[in-house]
Amino acid sequence: MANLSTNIAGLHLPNLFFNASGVCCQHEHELKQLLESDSGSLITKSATYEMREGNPSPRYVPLPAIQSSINSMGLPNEGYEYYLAYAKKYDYSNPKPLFVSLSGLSVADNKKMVEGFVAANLPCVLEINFSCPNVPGKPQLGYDMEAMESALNVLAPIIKKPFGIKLPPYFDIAHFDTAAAIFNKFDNLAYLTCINSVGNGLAIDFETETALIKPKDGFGGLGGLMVLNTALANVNAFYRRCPNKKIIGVGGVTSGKEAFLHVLAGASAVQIGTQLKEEGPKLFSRVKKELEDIMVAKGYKSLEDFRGKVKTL
Ligand SMILES: O=C1NC(=O)NC(C(=O)O)N1
Repeated sequence: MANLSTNIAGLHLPNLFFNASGVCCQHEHELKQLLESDSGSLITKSATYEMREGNPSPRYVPLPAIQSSINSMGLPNEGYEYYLAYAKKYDYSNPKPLFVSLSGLSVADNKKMVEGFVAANLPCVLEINFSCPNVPGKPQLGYDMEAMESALNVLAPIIKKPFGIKLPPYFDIAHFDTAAAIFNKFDNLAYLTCINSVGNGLAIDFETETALIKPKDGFGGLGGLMVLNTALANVNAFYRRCPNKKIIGVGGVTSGKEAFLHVLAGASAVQIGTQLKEEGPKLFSRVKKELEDIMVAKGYKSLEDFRGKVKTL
């Protein structure tokens, strides 16, 4: 039998799969669906200090022909106090650890939200989102190395406990090097979640000659199978450069096969976004079985047997 369990930020996950922040996690009833699913954990929708409606619709459109999607949600969420209240009443005897995503519109907002969670002293794990590409006029912090380091200098000492950050995709070896050097300065930065959507793509309908989503002239984050190979590269780049941190892989996972590749690249856990949005939480039972079958066929008993062991030529 294959063992799919894993550990992130000092917490045990019964299996490595959970939702990508943003999908099936804005409201309590959605989080309940995740709790009742075969996921190994769950993460809340990225919270801002105040509640947000987000961008005008259409703001999420699947691209079924390539098992992908484009979105410009614009951080719609219930406001951080909603998720703090949820985290306060969460049953931590549940085998699924709770992750909470925070995406402040400023370092000051992130600081206030982090202070709120630290004051509550809860067992949930904080994931700071440095990479939302869809708030008009707000550049992704993850693409400003100095600002990212400065934000970590403020937040890491306040959080004290192990925490994670959600990163945008990088596309240049020098950027992997610079970013990893920054992350390695923060001992309690326990894990990196790679990748957020590939920012500011443009999907156009051939017949109507019109952009598919309304916000930002149709520019939105790309997700799903089309970003798999960029996601694998980011997982492996930081796996190689940050030996004392775990990597959560996200991007392009539609089946056990892509999950296997993420672990081979170095992922300790795997989040699923687009495919979860399209298939619903029953997806977790399917991908778990698919990965178990792959591991049995290849003779692997646990994720440690092949994590990070991608071969090179
Ligand atoms: O970090 C995010 N990434 C996305 O692709 N979309 C959402 C959003 O727009 O809220 N946020």
